[in-house]
Amino acid sequence: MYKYHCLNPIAPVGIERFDENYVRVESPEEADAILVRSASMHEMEFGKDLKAVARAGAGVNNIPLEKCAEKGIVVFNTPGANANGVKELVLAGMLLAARDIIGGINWVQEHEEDGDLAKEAEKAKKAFAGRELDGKKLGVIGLGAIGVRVANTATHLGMDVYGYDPYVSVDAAWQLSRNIHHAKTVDELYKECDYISIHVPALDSTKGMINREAISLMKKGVTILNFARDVLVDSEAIVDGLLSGSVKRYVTDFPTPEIAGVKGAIVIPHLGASTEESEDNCAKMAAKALRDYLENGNISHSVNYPDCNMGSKEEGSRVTILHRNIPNMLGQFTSLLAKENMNITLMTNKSKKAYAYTMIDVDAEISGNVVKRLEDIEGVLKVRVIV
Ligand SMILES: NC(=O)c1ccc[n+]([C@@H]2O[C@H](COP(=O)([O-])OP(=O)(O)OC[C@H]3O[C@@H](n4cnc5c(N)ncnc54)[C@H](O)[C@@H]3O)[C@@H](O)[C@H]2O)c1
Ligand SMILES: O=C(O)CC[C@@H](O)C(=O)O
Repeated sequence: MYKYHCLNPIAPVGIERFDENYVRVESPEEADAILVRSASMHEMEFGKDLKAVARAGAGVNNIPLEKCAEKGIVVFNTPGANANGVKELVLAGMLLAARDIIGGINWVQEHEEDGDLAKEAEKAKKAFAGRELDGKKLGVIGLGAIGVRVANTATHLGMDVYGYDPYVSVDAAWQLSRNIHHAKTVDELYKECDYISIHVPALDSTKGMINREAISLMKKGVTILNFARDVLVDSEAIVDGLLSGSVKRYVTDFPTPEIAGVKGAIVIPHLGASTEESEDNCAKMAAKALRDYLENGNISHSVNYPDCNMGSKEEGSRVTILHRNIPNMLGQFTSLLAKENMNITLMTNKSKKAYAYTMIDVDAEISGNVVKRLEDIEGVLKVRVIV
C-alpha cells in the first residue's frame, strides 16, 4: 500500500488515478509521495518514507530540488500541461493592456443606477479608448511550452513577433511558426517591441532580468507581461517605470504589495493555470508519473533525476538505485550482484548533471543484506526494491 499526501487541492481526475493500492494520508511525514501546486516546500522536513514529489504544474521554484536529490527524492513536474491555460490569459492580459476594458467596466458599475446610462456611456467612453494589437511588435522571452503558444497565437492577431531563447529545445523550435523573428540577443527584442512577455523559469540566472537597465533599453510606453514568476522582475524598477511613463502597463499574475494598486499595473491573483482543463491535465500527468515511479521505478518528467524507463516490472525483482554521477558505480553494483550469484536480466543507467539512476532486474529475490550492501556503496543515495 502506498501513501500519498496533497499539499494543495489537486483535481479529482488526478486523484482518481490512484487505485486500491493507494491511501491518502493527512500528514506529509507519513507519505511515500506528495502532490503539490504552489505551496512552498523549502522549510519542510521530509518524512523517512518520502520517495517522490509531483508538482502539478511547471514551475518548481517552490521545491528544494537539490535537497530532494540528496535525500533520494525524485521531483516531477508536468511540462506543458497548463500551457494553453496560461497562453489564453496572456492574450487576455495583452487585450486588457491595449484597451481600457477594466476602466470602462468599472465606470459602468459606478453608474449602474444612472437612468440615462446608455447616453452617458457614449459621452464617457472616450476616456477608455485604446489601441489595437494588429501590427504591433511582441517580444517573447523563453520559447518553451507557454512561450511558443503565445508567440504563434499572436501572429494570428496580426502581431509582428520576436522570440528570444538561447536554450530553445528542438521540439519547441519545431513548433514555432516560421513567421517569428529570431532575436539573437535579448537587447534586440527590448529595443524593437511594444509588448514584451516573459516565459522563463525562476533561476539564479533569470531572477531580476527585467531590471532598470533592461527597461532603459525598451521603447517608451512599452507594455510588459509577466505570467512566469514575480522574482523575474525588479519591482522597484517596474514601479518607477510605471510612474515615469516609460512603462505604460505591467500585467502580472503575481500580486505583491509593491505592485498592487500602482497606476498602470494590472495585477491578477495567479490565475494562469486556474482552468478546469489545465488543473485536470496537471493532476492526471502528476498522478501517472508518481504511479509509474512507485510501482515500476520508471522516471518521466523529473527535474532533479534523469528520465529512465524499463517498462513494467515483470517476474523476479527490480532494484532501483539513486546515486551520484561518479565513476565506477555500475561496476560496483554489478559485481556485488554477481558475487551473490544473481543473474541480471535487464539493466539501465542514466545520468543528469550530478545525479544518476540505475535500474536492474534480476531473476531472484533480493535480500535485505544485498540492499544494505548496495546502500553502503559510497555515492549511493537511495536503494529501493520493487516487489
Ligand atoms: N502563471 C501561471 O500560472 C504559470 C503556469 C505555468 C508556468 N508558469 C511559469 O512559466 C514558466 C515557463 O513555463 P513553461 O511551461 O513555458 O516552461 P518551459 O520549461 O517549457 O519553458 C521555459 C523556457 O525558458 C527558456 N529559458 C530559460 N532561461 C532563459 C533565458 N535566460 N532567456 C531566455 N529563455 C530562457 C528555456 O530554454 C525554455 O525554453 C515556468 O517556469 C513557471 O515559472 C506560470
Ligand atoms: O498551480 C497553479 O495554480 C499555478 C501553477 C503555475 O505557476 C506553474 O508554474 O505551473
